[in-house]
Amino acid sequence: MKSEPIPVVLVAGYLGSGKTTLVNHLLTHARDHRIGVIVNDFGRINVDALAVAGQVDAMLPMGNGCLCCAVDTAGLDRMLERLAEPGQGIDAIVIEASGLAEPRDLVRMLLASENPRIAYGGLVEVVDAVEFETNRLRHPELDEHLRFADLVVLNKADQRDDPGIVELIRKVSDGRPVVPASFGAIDPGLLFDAGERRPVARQLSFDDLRHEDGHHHEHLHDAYGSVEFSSDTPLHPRRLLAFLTERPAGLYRMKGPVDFGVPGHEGRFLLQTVGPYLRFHRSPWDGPPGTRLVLIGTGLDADDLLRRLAACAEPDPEARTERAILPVLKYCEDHA
Ligand SMILES: Nc1nc2c(ncn2[C@@H]2O[C@H](COP(=O)(O)OP(=O)(O)OP(=O)(O)O)[C@@H](O)[C@H]2O)c(=O)[nH]1
Repeated sequence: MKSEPIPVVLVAGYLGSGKTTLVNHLLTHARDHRIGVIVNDFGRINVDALAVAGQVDAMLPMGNGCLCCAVDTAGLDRMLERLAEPGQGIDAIVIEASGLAEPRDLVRMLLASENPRIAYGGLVEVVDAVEFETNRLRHPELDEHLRFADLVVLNKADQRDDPGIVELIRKVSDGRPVVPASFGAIDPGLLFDAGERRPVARQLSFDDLRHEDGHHHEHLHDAYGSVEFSSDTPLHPRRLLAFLTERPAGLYRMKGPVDFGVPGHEGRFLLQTVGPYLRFHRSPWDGPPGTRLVLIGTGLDADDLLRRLAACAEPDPEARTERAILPVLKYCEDHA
């Protein structure tokens, strides 16, 4: 039986910054630790939960809306309680927040927990090095998120090697430690090992954590909507690519498995778009094939998007050919 409370580490960061990638890295590299994960997806389809499910000792999905807006925290408390049961033998719990969550509210929820088996273990903010300035301009409140962090992971360093941005983030975050990383590959010891290297969660003051008096505290996700698209009929690769190339400016994030059903390419194509970024990650299906997409953005015309995606699933003999899928393969250069 463990006597030390189990640390609960929050992993937050704007849409597509690399939170799931980082959590997966932690799961595959923290071999001496049993980690329990709670994944909070914004959309109803739990794409992130699926992405970590294969790696983890215990995983609980929380779909459909940001956890930070839960009026009562009973759901979260129950999940923490389940993961912290001594029989589970869990050493650390990681909560992957949705890309639109308010870290302050999540920290407040954890600090309010009366479960003696857990303790707030700190906030890791994942930052997309490529999109940092653009996202900051669009959402100035992201600066404030960084100030709550115990550790800032400057992710996608493989795409941008610029010491200036480390300095900028240090400044914006009031001097929080910044660790550059590619594909979330940080040393798990930064979060889980006892001792000097672990950034002990800062003591946040009551002022830090209280809601602003007198007016509604604007949440990032107030402006955002999500649309879900499912199809059990394979999609036409070229039509989907045309849709993706012309996607509306407000559609910042798309993710989920796509089934093209092309002979020789029957595997799963996990679509990822983040701003202008577009990639497919290929892997075998771990269940029946089918397209399940979540679209997240501002000012989305759900009917129009769903109509255009449904048109990609309309039968067409040309769809199942090598020629049709070739343009998609150009976006499949997965990292090793
Ligand atoms: N080049 C590059 N791509 C990365 C890196 N980290 C993540 N990605 C890619 O960025 C995309 C989004 O990564 P995720 O880990 O799903 O991002 P997320 O923050 O969990 O996304 P949301 O939960 O939707 O907010 C995926 O295609 C990743 O493979 C990185 O360091 N470098």
